[in-house]
Amino acid sequence: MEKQPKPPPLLLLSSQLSFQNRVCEVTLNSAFLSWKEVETRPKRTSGNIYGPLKAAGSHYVPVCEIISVQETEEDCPSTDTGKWQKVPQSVAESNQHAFTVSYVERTQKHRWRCSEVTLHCTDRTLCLQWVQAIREQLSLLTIRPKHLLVYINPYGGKHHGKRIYEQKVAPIFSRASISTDVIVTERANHARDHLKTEADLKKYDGVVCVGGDGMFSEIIHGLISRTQCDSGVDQDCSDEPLIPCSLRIGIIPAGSTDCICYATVGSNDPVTSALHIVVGDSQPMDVCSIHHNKTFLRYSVSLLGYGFYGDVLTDSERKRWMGPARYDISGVKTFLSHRYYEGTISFLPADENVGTPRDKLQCRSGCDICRLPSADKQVSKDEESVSDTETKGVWKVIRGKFLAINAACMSCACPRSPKGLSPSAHLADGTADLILVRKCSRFDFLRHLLRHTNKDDQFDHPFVEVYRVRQFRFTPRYEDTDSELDLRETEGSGRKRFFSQICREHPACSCSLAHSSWNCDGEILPHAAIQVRVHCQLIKLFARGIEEQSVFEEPYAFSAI
Ligand SMILES: CCCCCCCCCCCCC/C=C/[C@@H](O)[C@H](COP(=O)(O)O)NC(=O)CCCCCCCCCCCCCCC
Ligand SMILES: Nc1ncnc2c1ncn2[C@@H]1O[C@H](COP(=O)(O)OP(=O)(O)O)[C@@H](O)[C@H]1O
Ligand SMILES: [Ca+2]
Repeated sequence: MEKQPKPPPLLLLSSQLSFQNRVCEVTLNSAFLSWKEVETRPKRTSGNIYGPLKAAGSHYVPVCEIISVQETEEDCPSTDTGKWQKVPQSVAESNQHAFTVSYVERTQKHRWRCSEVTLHCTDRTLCLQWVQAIREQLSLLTIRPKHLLVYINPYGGKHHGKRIYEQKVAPIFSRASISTDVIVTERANHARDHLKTEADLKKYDGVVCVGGDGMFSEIIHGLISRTQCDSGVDQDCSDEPLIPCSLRIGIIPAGSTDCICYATVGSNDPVTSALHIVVGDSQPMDVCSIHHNKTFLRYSVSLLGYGFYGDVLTDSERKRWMGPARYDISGVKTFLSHRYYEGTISFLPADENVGTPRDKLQCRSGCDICRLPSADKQVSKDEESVSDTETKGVWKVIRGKFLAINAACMSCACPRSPKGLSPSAHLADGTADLILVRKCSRFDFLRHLLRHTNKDDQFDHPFVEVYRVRQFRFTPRYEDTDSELDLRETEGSGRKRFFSQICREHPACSCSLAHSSWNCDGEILPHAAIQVRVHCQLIKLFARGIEEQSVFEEPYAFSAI
């Protein structure tokens, strides 16, 4: 369908108001609120007392980035005490009638701030007319949430979740007239279980998660399971398309890695996240489902990692008390142990039109690749096409010894690695990037790891392969047909058991243990043999993807006009 050209914005109100004791021409149309200084007095310049009349800078705020408008209570001297006090607008001096508009301002590194402008009017009627006109425009923004369900993990990251929410986020929600029901979790899986069975979801326009990637994982498990349950979809059936969740999820970062927030917003700043929620942003996201035989295990949206990241996580769980630093300590320890694992990976490559993990086309706000109608997107609309699309692709099989097998549904950018595990992975294209790091020397592995922190290409090593996939399977070499859990308990044959024991006692030795574990968004999976499938755009976040640099470097593209 051809796009119709947008009609020009409709002029709604225009007056001369004062801003910081200067007269401004203030205009509201259906797209922007703008104010521009009107030079009333001639400027004194050396040599010529009547300098040229100059219009100072104009400011434009898109209506969709206005947070709120309020009639302002001016500070006036109190008649009896001589002290300054707040007085209601009705008793203030006639030239003290004012209203304050709060709006989004972009600062460095994709961060947003709440900025304010107070505009003074000559009379109250005009002031109220302005407040009403702006409020009317805001009420047309129906994508904005009005009532939210908030879950806070008080023990995530540095245990600051509750404080972050109360001090930085709640005031923004209340300014934007968003009401909330807040639940501070009392145990792991509290939020998941509440969402799955108890929460009255019809009451809300979205769910907010205050915590890290693990807490977000709880929220999506609750929401996805609830949605499937309500629609009669069996999660154990790995071929069945899943039903997308209708409620959007907001993440207030208060965890250890916060990569889901960082990769969808561009920063791990709670105020920025709160403002993306207020303006009602929407970012669809892919979700991987993970099965072991015919049993559903978990969903993953960020890192699904076997070998290195699995071992880092297993070790770090014992060091939770250290907070986020646990990952660095366990990272060094795991790096030194230099363990590799044998197994077989088979995968279904993605269609070529979604690009490749090495094409340097990063997923950004409004990403063209994520908007393509992919094969997987059609699957969710038309169940019959499932077998069609899946038999069309040819599965590829790779056997070997691996230091790490990582699947990233999105870039996994985070403060430790600002470009992420797979810098060109897309948030919502229905694919994951599968990264295989084969057995190599410690030095080479270190070079590979270091490239996650600089501009060099971490895939440009002979021992690293990367594929864009829609599905994959992994089978560890020593797979027991009945249950590999039993195998783990008994550690297989006597010889293997003997060597495994030695390796555990001498972790610096570079050799193969039977199994590692899968790190699934920071949770350990109970099985090594898994089947994974990417579900395109199964969930939606209150985010818009990372904005292009030019948009956030200048406060707003029009502000310098
Ligand atoms: C030499 C420095 C190398 C730095 C390499 C950094 C690569 C980092 C990629 C991180 C991808 C993160 C993907 C996200 C996973 C999260 O879902 C998940 C859960 O998050 P949550 O706790 O907030 O709930 N987080 C994680 O699993 C944490 C993974 C963190 C891994 C850190 C690894 C550090 C490695 C340091 C090796 C140092 C070798 C030094 C040798 C002298
Ligand atoms: N009240 C609670 N007590 C203990 N654990 C909790 C609680 N609420 C959530 N959790 C669990 O804490 C784990 C880590 O949470 P997360 O917020 O991701 O922090 P971090 O990023 O530090 O790992 C998650 O697995 C989550 O299920
Ligand atoms: Ca993806």
